Parts: sequence; C-alpha cells; structure tokens
Amino acid sequence: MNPEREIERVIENDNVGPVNAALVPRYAGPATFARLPRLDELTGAGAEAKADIVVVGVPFDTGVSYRPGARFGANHVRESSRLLRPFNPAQNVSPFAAAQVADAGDVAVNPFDIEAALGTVDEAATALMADGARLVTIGGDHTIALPLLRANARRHGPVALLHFDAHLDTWDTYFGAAYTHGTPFRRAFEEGLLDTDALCHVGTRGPLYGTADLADDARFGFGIVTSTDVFRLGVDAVVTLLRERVGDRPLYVSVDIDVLDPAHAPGTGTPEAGGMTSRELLEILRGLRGMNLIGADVVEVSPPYDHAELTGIAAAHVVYDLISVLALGAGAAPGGPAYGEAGTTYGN
Ligand SMILES: N=C(N)NCCCC(=O)O
Ligand SMILES: [Zn+2]
Ligand SMILES: [Zn+2]
Repeated sequence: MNPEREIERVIENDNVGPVNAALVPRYAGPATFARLPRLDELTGAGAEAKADIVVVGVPFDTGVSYRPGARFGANHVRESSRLLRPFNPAQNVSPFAAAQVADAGDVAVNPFDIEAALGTVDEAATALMADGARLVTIGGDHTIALPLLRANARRHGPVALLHFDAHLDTWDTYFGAAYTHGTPFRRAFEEGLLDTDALCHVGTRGPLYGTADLADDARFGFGIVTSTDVFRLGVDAVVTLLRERVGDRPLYVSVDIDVLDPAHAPGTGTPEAGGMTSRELLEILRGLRGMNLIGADVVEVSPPYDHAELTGIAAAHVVYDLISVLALGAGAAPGGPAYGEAGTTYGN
C-alpha cells in the first residue's frame, strides 16, 4: 500500500484497518467492507503482508426461485457498512486490530451457467484460503453456500454447520435443477461435506411443500430451532444448545438474511413473516465466540427490494460480528461485553 496513505487508516498491532473516519468522511471514496483495505493493497506492501480474514463478494443470483437481485447484494452490504467503527463493545474486541482483515473484491462468476459459477466460487475460495485465511463471503443467493462448503470441507473434512435461515434449503430440485438456492444443503449432505452430528437450522419458519420436507431434513442430520423457538426459549438458551450440538468441531456458519423478519430485512428474495429481530440474530452470533469458526457467508441480500439500507445495514452488522468471532479465535473466553466494565450499564 502507499505509505502516504497510511495516516488515513487506523493501524493497530501492525494490522491495517479501516480508513479513519475522523480524517476522511465515511461517505467518501470507494466502498470496501467497513472501509478496510483491499487485499491487493496489502499484498502490494510486501510478501509478508497477508490477511487472516478475507471478505469476498459473490455477485450471483441465477439460483433464485422468486425475487431476483442478490447479484447486487455484496456491493450493497459494502455501501451499508461505512458507519461501522473499529471497536466492537458487544464482544469487547477490535476485530481489525486483533486480525488483519481485508476485502478481496468480487469473484467473477458466470451468470448463465450455474455449475460453472459454482466451480469458480470453489476455486476462488480455495485460492483465498491457501495460506490459512478464513473467509466471510457476501452473496449472492444461497446456491453459493455449496461451493463454499466444498472448499472448506476439502481443507477441514466434513464440517459442522449452523444455518440461519427462514428456509430449510434441503429441498431436492426445482424445475429439475439440482443446484438452486433452495437445495445447497441437500447437495452438501449428499457430497459428504457435512458432519451429520453437528448440524442445525436456526430461525426456520414458513410454509413447506409437505411433511416429507421435515423427514428428509431430519434424515440428513439437521436439528431445527424455529423462529418461534428463539422467541420462546430466548437467545441464551439457544446459544447453549447450539454450543452443545457443535462442540469444538470446525464450524461453518451460513446466514441467509431472510432469517430476519421482513420488517428487519425487506430486501431479500423469498421473504417470510414471523422472523427474528436483528438484535436476536446478532446476539446469537456473538454467543458463538470461542467456537472453532472456520468460515461464514451472509447471503440473499437483494437491494432492489431494500428500503433505507435496512437489509444492507443488518447484513453489514452480521458480517462485523462474524468477523469479530473469527478474530477472537477458537478457545477465546466466553467473556462478556465491554458495556458495564465501567459500571455504567445494567444487565451485564
Ligand atoms: N434460500 C432461500 N432464500 N430461499 C429458498 C426458497 C426456495 C423455494 O422457493 O421454495
Ligand atoms: Zn431463506
Ligand atoms: Zn437460504
């Protein structure tokens, strides 16, 4: 990177962080996630410079069954992430100081050939992870979780999966097509990518095609924490049961933004009423701190259906808290939020 520009960035622990919002207005300049450096700006700084955590976009929505637009999702989330600040008090961590985080830009995928697109995502993810970086991918529709699981399972073996979504996404085919946004986790099961002792959907709701959907899903090994379960049990109990189910296995987290109620995330392709709040989702994700998180995706943000960046902002905060869990790393103490350390808040 250009040393003259370093002053414009927050640099802590030798990690190059976001553009400094006190010096450069946060609405100025090109959007990277959280105004972080691009990966190629880091690698330009010398051979030793590499990222521990990489944010990458996949502009792809050829797998959708209803409203399109998720091909624009990654850049929308980047634009909606300009207000994020360097310290995350909810997890008591400065994620961009604890780890080098960078934005790798977008994977150029074929919009006319789904299987070719899946191959390209797998190759790109594998290359980005080659020197140990962990990926947070911004979709794109949910089809892209399959190649991301392929890349992660090749590295770690069959992975535990926490899948935050209104939908099961373990359906078989649509119009005879096997690779769609409603089918990635059935394909992942069939391909042996999943550790079938450690799978759970969270936030499930909405009508199904029939009871066989649930029987198939259970056969693949998934547990289900419905949206209503989150409401009835509360986030702490949900976190406890997810941690028990997964243990210290390599864990992949896939967040379909439609897990949120359409009031919290209207900009998505297949909305369902009765969803979680963004507060509930963020708090459950924070509860994963210290688990062996190996990668994550946040998918199904469709900006043409968004209003006032509601969905983009929710997704940006989800990515930020996932990066925070990754930056803290496996084995990090459960700990608590920074709030209350100075005795200024209640409930900690
Ligand atoms: N993965 C998402 N967002 N939706 C799947 C819905 C599939 C269907 O139309 O039944
Ligand atoms: Zn969904
Ligand atoms: Zn989905």
